[in-house]
Amino acid sequence: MPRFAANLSMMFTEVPFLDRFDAAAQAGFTAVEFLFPYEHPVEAVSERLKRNGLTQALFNLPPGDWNAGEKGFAALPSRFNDLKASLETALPYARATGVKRLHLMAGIANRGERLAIEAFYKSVAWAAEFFAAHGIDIVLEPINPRNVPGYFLNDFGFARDLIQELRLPNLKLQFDIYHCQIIHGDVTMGLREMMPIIGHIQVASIPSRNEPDGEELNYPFLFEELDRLGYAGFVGCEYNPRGKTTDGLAWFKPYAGVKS
Ligand SMILES: O=C(O)[C@@H](O)C(=O)CO
Ligand SMILES: [Mg+2]
Repeated sequence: MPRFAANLSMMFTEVPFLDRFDAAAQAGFTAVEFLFPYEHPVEAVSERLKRNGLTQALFNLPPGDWNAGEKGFAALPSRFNDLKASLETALPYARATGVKRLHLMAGIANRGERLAIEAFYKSVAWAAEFFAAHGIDIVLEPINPRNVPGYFLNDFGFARDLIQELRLPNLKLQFDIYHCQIIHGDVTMGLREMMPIIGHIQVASIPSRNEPDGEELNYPFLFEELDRLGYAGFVGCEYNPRGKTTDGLAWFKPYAGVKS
């Protein structure tokens, strides 16, 4: 049975960020993920996790100025020093939360440009080697161009090839089923093919990005498929609830309380 992680950047937004840990635990989640913890003191984040007996499944490395439209800078040749600094910023949060995987964002850049590709390979290798020493995986997530126009990493095949080429044991794929369906379709075959390199999975309905309970994909089938494929990682619930978060958890009832 999949182990679900509540995404606290999108779920439980009825309450302030730190209170979402309590809300997720009360709803039966045993793990959480979120985009960025950096506005909050590291001690406060780890205290909420511990108080609620939650596992931190994932968070993202600093993306640069998110409100100004930055989405990371791993593929931006001129931002390598920022990339290196961002790893140091994330490290105390990683240590305090015990997280085992961090998402490195590529940034807005043209995948047709050689310099952007070279910068991405260099940044990915640097980040993976930096965190290998701490027993932490780096995960790369292809993102669909409708949600983030111009995002460098917008193709699952490109991400797979890079991961296989670099052959770094702690470099994995973040397979967001919502993005895969929008970019390529054929989600089940994608999961079967890429399972050996998948380090994290996320879900939402398509096209609304609401609860994973209908619309374009048959999630009960996909959740059983993850079991058939022996997936032992987390499934992040990265969706915008249609209404109150707890009102939309009928799909989650069979999985509530599954231990991390
Ligand atoms: O799918 C997404 O949007 C997220 O997983 C993310 O990390 C970047 O926004
Ligand atoms: Mg995602």
